[in-house]
Amino acid sequence: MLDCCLDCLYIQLDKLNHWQIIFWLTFTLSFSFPFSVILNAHLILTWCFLAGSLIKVVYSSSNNTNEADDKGKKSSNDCVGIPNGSSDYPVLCGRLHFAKFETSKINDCLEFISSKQLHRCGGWHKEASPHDKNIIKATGGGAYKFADLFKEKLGVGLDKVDEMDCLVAGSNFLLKTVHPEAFTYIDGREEYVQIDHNDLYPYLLVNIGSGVSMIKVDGDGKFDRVSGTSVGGGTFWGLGKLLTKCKSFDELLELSHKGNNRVIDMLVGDIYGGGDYPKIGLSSTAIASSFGKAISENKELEDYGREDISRSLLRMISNNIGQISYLNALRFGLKRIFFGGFFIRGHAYTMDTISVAVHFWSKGEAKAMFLRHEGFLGALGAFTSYKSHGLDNITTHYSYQTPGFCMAAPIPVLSYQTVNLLHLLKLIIGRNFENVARTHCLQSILLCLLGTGPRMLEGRPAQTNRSKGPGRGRSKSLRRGDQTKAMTADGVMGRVHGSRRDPWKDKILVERLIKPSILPRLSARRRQHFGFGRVDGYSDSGYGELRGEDFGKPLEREIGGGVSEGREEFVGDVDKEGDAGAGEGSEGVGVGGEEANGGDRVGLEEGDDGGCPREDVGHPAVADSDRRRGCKNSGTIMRTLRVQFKAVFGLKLFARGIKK
Ligand SMILES: Nc1ncnc2c1ncn2[C@@H]1O[C@H](COP(=O)(O)OP(=O)(O)OP(=O)(O)O)[C@@H](O)[C@H]1O
Ligand SMILES: CC(C)(CO)[C@@H](O)C(=O)NCCC(=O)O
Repeated sequence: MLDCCLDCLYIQLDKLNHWQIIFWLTFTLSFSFPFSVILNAHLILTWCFLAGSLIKVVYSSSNNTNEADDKGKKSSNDCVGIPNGSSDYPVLCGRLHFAKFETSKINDCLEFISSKQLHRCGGWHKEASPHDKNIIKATGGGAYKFADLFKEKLGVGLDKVDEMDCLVAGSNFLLKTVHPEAFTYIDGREEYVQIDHNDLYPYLLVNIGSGVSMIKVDGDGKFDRVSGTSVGGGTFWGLGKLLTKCKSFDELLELSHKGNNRVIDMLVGDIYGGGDYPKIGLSSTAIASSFGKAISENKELEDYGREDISRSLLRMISNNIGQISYLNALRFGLKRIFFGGFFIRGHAYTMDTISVAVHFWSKGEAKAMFLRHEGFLGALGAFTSYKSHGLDNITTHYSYQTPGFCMAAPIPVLSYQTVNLLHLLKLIIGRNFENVARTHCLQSILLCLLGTGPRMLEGRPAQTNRSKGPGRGRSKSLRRGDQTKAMTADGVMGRVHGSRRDPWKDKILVERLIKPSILPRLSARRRQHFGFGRVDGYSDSGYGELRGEDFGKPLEREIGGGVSEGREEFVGDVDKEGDAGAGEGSEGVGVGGEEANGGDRVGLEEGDDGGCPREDVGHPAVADSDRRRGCKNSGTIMRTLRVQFKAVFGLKLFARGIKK
């Protein structure tokens, strides 16, 4: 309930003056501990995805918070109360919550489920058998591995659902019911993709977990796992751990931001005396062999920077997956490739590398598309296995009949939001900002404030730079139009001038197989903020939430509010002035970005980073890849905040104690 209120306030934010905003923030601070709300919520269903590295838990709750006692201890029957066949399906009244745990912390997961009594709500349906009331739907290897443990600790059985079935069902569910769910990542920008339900199939689903599954999806329950590769997320994490001694996946990912892959990767130029190999279309900066430099250099592991190792590894694996995926799409003439799995983590460099690989090998005919709820496909898929309980039509209902729903503020983000709002409040009232800026997740303030950006950011000029969205930071990434970049050192694929590989073969393949079918389906530029929904479950805390508005909210409605062409427009460049368009006369907001209207599109140059932010080439510290873990550059955050405030509220922020 409370969250609903917050959402209402949130939507109205643009109408508030700054005192009202402070009040709102205070209000938020005082009351928004969503977890307690959730604890009180009317818990309905629980699904688990118990797999190799991570355990994903998805559960729903209604907003009827007063119906449950403090500890959420409602009986199974009470958990539902929604008649079968009604359009008021339970989830429609509530939210889906997402949580993830490292498999090694299975006990935390059990504790979590137990503390929320989620295991008591398995059989939500009134007529559910006692057996059903004592089960949790589970999929993945862990459904087998941990079955006894769940029985012993929670007294529930795990009702095993096939992993591939679940991945496909989860993906179909998201693509059909959550808008916006799929997006492309091009030139450092995300663009949502409008999914035409009548033209969804077939598509290739690439789930990058520990290993990678490639599934040709032809319809609901109709699919074929056409390929896979063992070189996946587990490889990155496992090998990276050995090579860098990183203690966590996030640390490894973080390291990659600062690395330079060409320190270790052998480039074409390294082989060809600094020159290109034009006959096969490879520039000198193309990667000839990932990690190849280590062969010839008289160096030990310790002599290489951990950052560089991480970077090369991430690039190698992402590029490889992108390439194999495309080849499989080509194999079956599939026009759409969706990428999911927790390896991606919405990470800019990863997405950029995959995108460029797909783009390069398809000669620009295909685009990689990513799913916002990337890591929860399996868990969500298990959800659909409840259809015998009357959820058969849930997608229909989700799709178009949920006007009252609001985009979820995911649990952790709200938690972060709370924390951040506190900082923001301090900021507004002029306390020391330095600590604020250092705060881990400060960046999510921007996400919070701009999550419903289109509604809040009215009347900003259409012309200006294109944004990467709040908190997405900027990155000078490969330009799609520049075929030449694929294979380039740190550009995934090289700067190739002229033809490359076997042009004849390519032509046949592309024209016969791909062209008729592969096409970017961006019917409109649907630049959207990821807002709350995006960050859920991806944040370090591993929790998230999805509410009804995510389901089937017409894009137009989201886009409305005066943001031209449905995308955020950004002005300025945080790098240049430090004011990021917040200067006099500027009304845009932003965290940077290259010039729109044709602007300076910096191509890949020698020594340039074709991909995402790299400090050694002078990219801003607010990197896309940092966006979910906050950002370390307090100055940039401050500048960004200033811009945001100026644009959104017409306020000028003055912060004391900033160290530049
Ligand atoms: N916090 C994290 N801890 C461990 N791995 C993480 C984390 N965040 C992201 N990852 C990446 O996600 C991968 C696991 O992804 P995901 O959870 O989707 O697959 P999985 O279900 O464990 O694997 P599989 O599908 O092969 O069974 C890891 O191998 C790692 O690369
Ligand atoms: C084995 C699974 C399906 C378990 O999730 C996954 O890790 C995977 O798809 N691995 C790749 C295996 C292969 O196709 O070579």
